[in-house]
Amino acid sequence: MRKNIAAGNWKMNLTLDEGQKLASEVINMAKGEVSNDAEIILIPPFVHITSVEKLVGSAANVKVGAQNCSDQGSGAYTGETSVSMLKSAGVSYVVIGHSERRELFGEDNALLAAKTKAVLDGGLKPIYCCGEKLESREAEQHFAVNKEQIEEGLFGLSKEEILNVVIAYEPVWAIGTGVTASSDQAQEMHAYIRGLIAEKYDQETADSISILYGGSVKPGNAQELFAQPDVDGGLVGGASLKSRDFVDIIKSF
Ligand SMILES: O=C[C@H](O)COP(=O)(O)O
Repeated sequence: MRKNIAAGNWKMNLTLDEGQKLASEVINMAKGEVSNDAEIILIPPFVHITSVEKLVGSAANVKVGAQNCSDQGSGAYTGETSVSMLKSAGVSYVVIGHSERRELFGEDNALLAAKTKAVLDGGLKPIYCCGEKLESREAEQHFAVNKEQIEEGLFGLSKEEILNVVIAYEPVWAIGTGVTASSDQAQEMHAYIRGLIAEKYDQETADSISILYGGSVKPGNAQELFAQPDVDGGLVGGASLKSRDFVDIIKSF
């Protein structure tokens, strides 16, 4: 059955000292306070991964993620980071296709499909992001936009492969804006995405995949969002930079 997941995407924030302090606080607070079986994923910038991984150590329910990777295996790709490098540094998950990568760095569905495949081939798990912009929602194109991102990014995968994918629905209009999708809006889109997977693969496969919501998740709204039947957790940005807030979100399952 699918897992509940609270993933903290630090984006391009925090110095190494600040990142180590945050990771230690989250790990210690989670150890003492979290009684549910949610998987916690810390997703620092690349340069902090090794240090954070050392702090995580053997904490069974805490994993380390990366915010991006190359679709290439190795070679003359200055500035890029391969999946095998991430794996050797102790990374378990890789965020693929965050809207900031799509929008600011021009990553399209074809490249994201290649990155997703590279992550799976390397033995790690992709957290594949989808989500519509405000104008698409206002034009009632939000289902079509998410369908295209899911189909083009993921549907080249086999059933065995897609079972190792986590999906994150992040409406762009809710990211970093303080505006959260209502729990009904989140549930509606998550159920729709799960339905697409059931149609392409089968219901059992669809029911096994964790679908996270992202976009201004906070301690005050996490419980209602996570209570929705198709919302299996959150990909948290801003609130994951504060240990107290992030741990309170983890406790909301
Ligand atoms: O990856 C996380 C999402 O972009 C959400 O960010 P946010 O919680 O700051 O809105």
